[in-house]
Amino acid sequence: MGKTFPNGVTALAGLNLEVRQGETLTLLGPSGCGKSTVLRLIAGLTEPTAGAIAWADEAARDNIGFVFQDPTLLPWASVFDNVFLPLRLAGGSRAEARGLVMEALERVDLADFAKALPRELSGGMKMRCAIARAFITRPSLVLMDEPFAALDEVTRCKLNEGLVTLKERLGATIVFVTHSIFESAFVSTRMVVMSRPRGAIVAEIEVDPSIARNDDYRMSETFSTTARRASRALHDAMGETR
Ligand SMILES: Nc1ncnc2c1ncn2[C@@H]1O[C@H](COP(=O)(O)OP(=O)(O)OP(=O)(O)O)[C@@H](O)[C@H]1O
Repeated sequence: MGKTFPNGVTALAGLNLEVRQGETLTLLGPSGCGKSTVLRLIAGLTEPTAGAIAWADEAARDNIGFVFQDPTLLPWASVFDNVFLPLRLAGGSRAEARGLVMEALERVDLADFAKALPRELSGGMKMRCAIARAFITRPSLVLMDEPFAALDEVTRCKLNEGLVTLKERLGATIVFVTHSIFESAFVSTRMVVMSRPRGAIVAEIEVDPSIARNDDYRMSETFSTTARRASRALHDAMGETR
């Protein structure tokens, strides 16, 4: 698959990437290597100019969850109403959706803040609200573009753990773009390292999905070996020598 923009920039050429059902796939790579373009293509926000995307399950493309670096909450609407929004857009009534929304808020530990406005929340809480909203329609695929990049390290680690738990409970496939090797090594079941220009895949690192993602894992040899392999691949992708 390839993508050349009208201004002549080729972001991706000859990319062959299979997303496997149920995995957490992270895309790592230097700025401008085409990671966000891959997400936009999967989302159908832009079309490939070469090749195509084949869907094993056509229904999956109509129910995709999104999380971006900016939580993009409606500032005048409560936490409840922000999470309710996708159901409302699908024609659901507030009364019918109440149970589902509250359950989603409980999963991200925001049930006590259902009536709060976004401005009353911390950055991490806003992101948890955005995550609850992304999962509310029970999508089989969730696309996340550097969702935790603007958060402090401690909050980011907590949200990484929360995401893994949520994913285990709800079973969605996740494609996650990040610049953080540690975040990638923690949340992923597969890491793909891309290079510039044109998004060539330079490394693919599998992480055993059965490993519990907790503090023990963060301290483990497996985690540091995984992070080191990704770091080396990333340096190669950036054309650096070490
Ligand atoms: N709409 C567009 N029109 C023209 N060029 C674009 C457009 N969107 C992206 N590009 C170019 O395509 C290439 C890949 O961009 P993309 O945003 O996918 O990279 P990225 O890996 O996500 O970068 P970052 O990590 O900085 O977010 C870049 O050279 C970028 O300038």
